[in-house]
Amino acid sequence: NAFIYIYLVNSFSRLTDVSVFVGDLAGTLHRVVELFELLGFDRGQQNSAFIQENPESVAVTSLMTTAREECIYRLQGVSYSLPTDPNYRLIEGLTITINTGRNLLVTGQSSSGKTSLLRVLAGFWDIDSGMLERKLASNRSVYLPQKPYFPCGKLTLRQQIHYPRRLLPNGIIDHTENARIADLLKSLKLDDMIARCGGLDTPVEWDWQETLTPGEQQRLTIVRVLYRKPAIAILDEATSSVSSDCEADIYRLLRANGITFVSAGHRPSLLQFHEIELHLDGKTGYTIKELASNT
Ligand SMILES: Nc1ncnc2c1ncn2[C@@H]1O[C@H](COP(=O)(O)OP(=O)(O)OP(=O)(O)O)[C@@H](O)[C@H]1O
Repeated sequence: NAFIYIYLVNSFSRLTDVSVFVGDLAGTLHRVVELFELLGFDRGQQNSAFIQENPESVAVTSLMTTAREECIYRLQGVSYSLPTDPNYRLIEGLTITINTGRNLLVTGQSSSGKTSLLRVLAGFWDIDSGMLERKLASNRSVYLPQKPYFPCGKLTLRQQIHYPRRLLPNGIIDHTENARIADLLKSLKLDDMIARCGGLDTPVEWDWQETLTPGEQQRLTIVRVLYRKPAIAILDEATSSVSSDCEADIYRLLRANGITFVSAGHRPSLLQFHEIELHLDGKTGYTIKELASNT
C-alpha cells in the first residue's frame, strides 16, 4: 500500500508540473495563432478586394482633414461578409476616412457588426469589395478584444504589460522603465498591483484571468496600450467594466498620449469622448455623424 501511495503522490506532482508547461504552451500558442491570422490577412490581400498598406504615405485628401491630421484608414465602398459564410453580408459600401485625432465611435444594436468592423480595420478579416487603405505599419496599431487576455504560466507583471510583445524570462530588463510603468499603473489606480505581484519581475503564481476583476483586467490592458503608445488603438468595449470616472480617465490618458482610438460600445457616455459616430443599422447599412466632442 505504501508503494501505491508514494506512486500516486509522484504522479500528482508530475501532473502539477505538466499544468505549468501547458500554461506556457497556451501563451505561445496564442502568439502562433496571431501570426497565422496575420499571414492569412496577407494572403487575402492578393485576391478579393483591394487592401493597401502604405505606412509611408501621409497624403490626405479628406475635406475634414486639417494640416496636422494624417490619414490612418481610408475605406471606399467597402463591403464584407462573415469569413465563415460569404452569403452573410455585414456591411455594404462603407466609405469613411479615419484621421489622427479624429476618434471614431462605432455604435449599433447587439450583433449589428461592431466587432466585425474592428476586426476588418485590424486586418484580421478580409473585405469582399471596395478599397481599404491603411497608412500605418501594423505594429503601430493595437487591438483590444472584448475579453482581455492574460497569458498564464507564471509571468511577471512586466511581462503582462509588455504582452503581446515577448519578454524572455531570462532576457535583459530595462529598469529605467520602472518609474514609467509605476506612473501608468498609478494613473489607472492600479498602483497596488506592484505589491500584489511582488514587484515587476517576480513570476506570479496566481491566474491573472481568474484573480483580477473584469475592471482591473480592462485597466491593465489600457496600461499595455499606454505603455506601447501606438498610433491607433482599436478598442472593442474596452471600458465596459469600469466606472464612468475611470472611463473618462482612460480616454483622457489616450488623448494625452497622442493615441487615436476607434471604439465600439453601447454606453451613451462614450459619445462625449469621440469626434465621429459610425452607427451600424444591422442590415448592412450605416450612418456617419459628427459629434461635438467636449473632451
Ligand atoms: N467569428 C465568427 N464566426 C461566425 N459568426 C460570427 C463571428 N463573429 C461574429 N459573428 C456573427 O456576426 C454578426 C455580427 O457580430 P459582431 O460581434 O460583429 O456584432 P456586435 O455588434 O459587435 O455585437 P455585440 O454588441 O453583441 O458585441 C453576429 O450575428 C455574430 O453572430
